[in-house]
Amino acid sequence: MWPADMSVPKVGVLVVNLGTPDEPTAPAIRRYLRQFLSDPRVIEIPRLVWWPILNGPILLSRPRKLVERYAGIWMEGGSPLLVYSQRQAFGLEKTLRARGHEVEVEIGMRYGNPSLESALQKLRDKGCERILTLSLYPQYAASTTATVVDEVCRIASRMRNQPEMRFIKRFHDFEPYIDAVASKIEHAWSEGSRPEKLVMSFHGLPRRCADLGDPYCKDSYGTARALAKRLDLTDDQYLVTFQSRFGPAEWLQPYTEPTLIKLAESGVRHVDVVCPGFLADCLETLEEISIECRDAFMNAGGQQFRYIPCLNDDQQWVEGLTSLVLDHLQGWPTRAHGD
Ligand SMILES: C=CC1=C(C)c2cc3[nH]c(cc4nc(cc5[nH]c(cc1n2)c(C)c5CCC(=O)O)C(CCC(=O)O)=C4C)c(C)c3C=C
Ligand SMILES: [Fe+2]
Ligand SMILES: [Fe+2]
Repeated sequence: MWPADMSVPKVGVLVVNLGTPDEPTAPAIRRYLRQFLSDPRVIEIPRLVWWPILNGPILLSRPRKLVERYAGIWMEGGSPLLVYSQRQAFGLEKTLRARGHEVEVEIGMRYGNPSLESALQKLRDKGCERILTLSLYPQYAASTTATVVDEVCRIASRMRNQPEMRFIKRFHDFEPYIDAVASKIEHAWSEGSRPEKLVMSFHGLPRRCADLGDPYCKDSYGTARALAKRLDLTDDQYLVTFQSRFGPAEWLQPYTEPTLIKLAESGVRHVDVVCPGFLADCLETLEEISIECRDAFMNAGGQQFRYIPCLNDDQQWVEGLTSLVLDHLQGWPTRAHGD
């Protein structure tokens, strides 16, 4: 306990997500991709080999191809990934305060804006002496979670007066997270019929990362099993797949789109697809799954394809996020002095 005459160090929560372009234009997408794909945690091949590939074929052609796809999902407040991440951070701060915890919350993006540096600076300017970093990735991967830890520590390495820092590593089987995703699925089922198969599609990762010990694949299966248990699904009622393969190397299998095509070809008429690893809808869900994979499934003979949205600004999830943060703030008092 803090003696009554001592002020309690102020606590801040840095909520982090991947990042997204500032606008759906080729120059903005190029800027974002350059920063993202220059991260050695994301592309683990020697810089000398990667640099000409990135600055040649990838940055010359990919941004232009993505303009239309981003434009098609753009929201009034910006890219869905940013809009929903902001709403989660705002909801978290509001709920923490409603539960009596004096905590500052800021959102930062690992790539693009608002930058992690600006978000950390805002927390420091508000007087936060203790900072908990929460990356919005339930499953741990070096290319997502670890690179946030690296970057936050790199920023702190330039501070004379550093805050005390904590990081949440993963929450792939945290009950309120599983419950919130399950409720979303049950809500879809309450509005229509149950599918023949529930496809749980996670973002992919190069196979080599898993072979080298990245726990992401195990975490994803852990989430899927917890969801199946919570929804009372038998093994033949659901499937785990991996999407968004990038480059020629082998990624985690089975791949989402080819699996959906095979399902349709083998006579499965109705599937539901949910992406539990994404907490906010984004290009990879609204475009790749909800448009491209839907087309692939229907063209292969499928009859009903339902995409179940991400948690986004779901109130049950905001409450879950608040419990997750409070679990990790233990030992850091947060109540306003005199409460
Ligand atoms: C080798 C490259 C990539 C790895 C490894 C990777 C891992 C990874 N990514 C996410 C979450 C998201 N990725 C998103 C977009 C995206 N991902 C890659 C490449 C890798 N991802 C690229 C090149 C892109 C940009 C789009 C494209 O060019 O295809 C997004 C959406 C961003 C948005 O603006 O909407 C998310 C979210 C995870 C969770 C992950 C590791 C598990
Ligand atoms: Fe705030
Ligand atoms: Fe990705």
